[in-house]
Amino acid sequence: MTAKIIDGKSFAEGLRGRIAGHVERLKTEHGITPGLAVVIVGHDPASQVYVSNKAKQTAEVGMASFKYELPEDVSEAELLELVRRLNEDDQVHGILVQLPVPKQINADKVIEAIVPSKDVDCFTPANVGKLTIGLPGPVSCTPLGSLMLLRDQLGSLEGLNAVIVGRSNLVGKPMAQLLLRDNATVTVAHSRTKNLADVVRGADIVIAAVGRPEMIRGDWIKPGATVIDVGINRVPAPEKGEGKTRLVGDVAFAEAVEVAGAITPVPGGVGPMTIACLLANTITTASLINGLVPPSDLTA
Ligand SMILES: NC(=O)C1=CN([C@@H]2O[C@H](COP(=O)(O)OP(=O)(O)OC[C@H]3O[C@@H](n4cnc5c(N)ncnc54)[C@H](OP(=O)(O)O)[C@@H]3O)[C@@H](O)[C@H]2O)C=CC1
Ligand SMILES: Nc1nc(=O)c2c([nH]1)NC[C@@H]1CN(c3ccc(C(=O)N[C@@H](CCC(=O)O)C(=O)O)cc3)C=[N+]21
Ligand SMILES: [Mg+2]
Repeated sequence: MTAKIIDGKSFAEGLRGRIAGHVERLKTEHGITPGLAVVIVGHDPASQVYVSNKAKQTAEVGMASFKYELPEDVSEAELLELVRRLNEDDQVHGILVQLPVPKQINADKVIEAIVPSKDVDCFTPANVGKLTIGLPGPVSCTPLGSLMLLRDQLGSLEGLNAVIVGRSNLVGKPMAQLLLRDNATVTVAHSRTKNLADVVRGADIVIAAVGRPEMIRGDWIKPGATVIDVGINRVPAPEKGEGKTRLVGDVAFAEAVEVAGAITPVPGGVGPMTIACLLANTITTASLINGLVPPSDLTA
């Protein structure tokens, strides 16, 4: 049996269609045009492509898109000043500062400077707290996108064993909170976990968020399990020509696809969902800022 391949790209397209409907309603019924500001520091080519995609998709769903490109050597004070201006700007409902930032800038300080009501990444302590206790607010984009794919694939997650490999603030920890809320039994593994392969073998749901190309092998996967591969790793692809690269996940896809029940590919799995959920969060924050109840189909 080969696994069903979960088409995150097409699911994200459908989600963006629903988002466009909510944008239209906010405009016509409430006179609000949701706006997303994306800030990028430096000229890392991968980040540039990724930020351009976000700007394009933001405009496509009818939202206002603001893009700020700061030079690699910008001072921390200048970046903090821009964040403060965006905090005050009524046309902006979401602020995203693309990470990582150059060495002279303290990322924690930048995150702290973002007003929680516009924190569409769900990075600020206030929003992490809300997520944890289940209050309305933005939800970490990659975990939210992963959860939407899981619910679509499995229906209820109740009682299922979920193993998350990775405990970052960005992915692993918020993913654990969301899965708990859906009544899964959650294990969070990391670099000090003993017998990782055996831990993963007990999982009905595997979330791979390690940042190590193809580390999770096919024989770690329980037959029929659902595998969500968050990893995005660029590796050399000499077969495509000298100096060429390709993207792979944290799961050895060719092996796992023979064992799993369903699996997300890289690219075309979680990545497109992350961007769509950023737009979903901008609808959520635009609604809350204006005293409206956020649409329930765009959150956890
Ligand atoms: N698809 C998408 O939209 C997104 C993809 N990503 C990708 O997801 C991956 C993870 O990102 P992120 O969470 O930020 O990564 P981090 O580097 O912040 O965290 C990696 C986690 O993996 C754990 N880890 C590292 N090595 C091992 C190992 N050998 N065995 C077990 N656990 C290990 C670390 O453990 P410890 O805590 O002990 O150090 C850590 O908790 C990356 O490939 C990233 O590019 C990220 C964001 C969005
Ligand atoms: N403040 C902040 N918030 C983030 O959410 C954030 C960030 N900084 N910094 C970088 C990481 C990484 N990340 C990705 C999102 C989508 C794709 C994506 O769309 N990937 C495509 C492939 C893209 C390609 O071909 O390069 C896919 O998987 O199909 C990738 C990576 C968000 N991040
Ligand atoms: Mg990280």
